[in-house]
Amino acid sequence: MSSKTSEEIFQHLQNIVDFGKNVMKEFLGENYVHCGEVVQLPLDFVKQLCLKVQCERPESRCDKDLDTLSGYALCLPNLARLQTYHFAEHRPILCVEIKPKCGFIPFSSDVTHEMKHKVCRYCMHQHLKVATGKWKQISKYCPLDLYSGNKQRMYFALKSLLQEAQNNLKIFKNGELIYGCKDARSPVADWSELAHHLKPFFFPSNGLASGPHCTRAVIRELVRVITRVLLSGSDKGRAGALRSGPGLRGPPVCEASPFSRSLRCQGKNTPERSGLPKGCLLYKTLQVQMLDLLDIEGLYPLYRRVERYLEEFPEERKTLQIDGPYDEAFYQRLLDLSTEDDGTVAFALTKVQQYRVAMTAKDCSIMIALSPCLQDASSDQRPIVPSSRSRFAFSVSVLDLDLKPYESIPHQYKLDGKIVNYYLKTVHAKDATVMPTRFKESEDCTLVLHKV
Ligand SMILES: O=P(O)(O)O[C@@H]1[C@@H](OP(=O)(O)O)[C@H](OP(=O)(O)O)[C@H](O)[C@H](OP(=O)(O)O)[C@H]1OP(=O)(O)O
Ligand SMILES: Nc1ncnc2c1ncn2[C@@H]1O[C@H](COP(=O)(O)OP(=O)(O)OP(=O)(O)O)[C@@H](O)[C@H]1O
Repeated sequence: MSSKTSEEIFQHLQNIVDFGKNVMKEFLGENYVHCGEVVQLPLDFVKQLCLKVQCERPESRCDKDLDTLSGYALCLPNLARLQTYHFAEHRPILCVEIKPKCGFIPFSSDVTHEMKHKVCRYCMHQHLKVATGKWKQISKYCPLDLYSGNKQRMYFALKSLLQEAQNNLKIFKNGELIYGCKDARSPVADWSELAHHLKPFFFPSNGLASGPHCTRAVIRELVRVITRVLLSGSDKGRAGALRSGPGLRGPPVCEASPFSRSLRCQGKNTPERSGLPKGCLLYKTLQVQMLDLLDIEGLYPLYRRVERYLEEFPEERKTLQIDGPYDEAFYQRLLDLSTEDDGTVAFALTKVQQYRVAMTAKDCSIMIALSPCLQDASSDQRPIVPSSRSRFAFSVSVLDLDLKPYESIPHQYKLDGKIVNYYLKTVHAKDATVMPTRFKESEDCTLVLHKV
């Protein structure tokens, strides 16, 4: 950033806003996307702010410097608050932030490792992350369970996130982080402390005793409410424009998910294909993720084609809209879902831009803000989600929607190879040689599925 001029930084920030407005709002819907605006700030203020927040930033992020020189910044609403009110809300507020990651298994015929058609990227990547020390232990969370639309699978996914939050789950109370780790060294999940925070929200007026029974009841309520909110929504958006394309392809389950492993060893059939309601944010996010039609293995040669063209005609970078503007024309080209390569730079460019958008949707977060409302209060037509002892006004927003850079594609390609090779070499090889198949199939069979 520091090598850029103020004007370039302004343009970069404006591009982020335009991408939100012209692309993500179109795909995900008006109510979920808050693009913010570029603002100018006094340099003195920025410097002081930078000093103040430095100690709060996770160590792993501190290699990125805050820009204190340009005087430009992106101003976003506080998404840990309800977005349905245009004035400050004084009621207590809970916010659950989920980074769901990629919810489908690649269906592209360009995939060379069979394993990529069976085990999702998140589950494979877990092993590399633990091996490199990013996290201490493998999570039972599998994005395909969350995106399944099946309440039991979603319940399992959310509970797994609560057990091993990593960077996929955070909970805020009145804007303050009360659950979720900052880095690998953060303390282990403490459900009883979490339940203590949540009890007044879910059991406001009764004297539910404390202890493990209370903790379980509170966590169950939280998981139910989040599942309901995730399945709600009739917000329009043009993700429907993508429906005729990738659709629901690829296997509906990931073989590494403890949930599906458990079903398999109980002799149960593979669960049905996505039952996500079409209006909900998860469904729309998944559709955008599926703009990654070719997988990085199919995409990389197309990226190389664009690169070769740019080496020959560097001045064309602007015309190709590699770094913006992300306008209506840019959006329209994303709707071309053909996968038949006619050998042109135009085809390669469309697939590259679609891939960048898909990657953005694979890395965004969902913020769910919940504020208790009185039992008899009218809803003011705001969305309300009931729990067994209370009701919540809620809003759902998406966070981190800046388009992934064109330059990150070679990194994606290398990382993909690393993830798969590590998984094949260690986990899968170990599974195959150490345990006879019958034995392997019966591991983890103790998973108990509760009614939700
Ligand atoms: O590649 P992934 O799947 O590890 O995703 C990266 C994230 O790691 P995660 O797997 O969520 O722990 C990673 O998350 P952390 O910073 O590690 O919390 C970033 O979001 C990264 O995006 P960027 O390069 O900072 O724009 C993400 O990189 P992109 O691949 O989205 O560019
Ligand atoms: N508009 C917002 N409202 C509420 N919380 C936010 C908002 N933006 C970011 N956050 C919180 O800050 C965290 C980090 O945000 P984000 O990933 O966008 O930062 P970043 O710019 O990538 O950070 P860094 O520069 O350290 O890499 C989010 O996970 C979320 O908890």
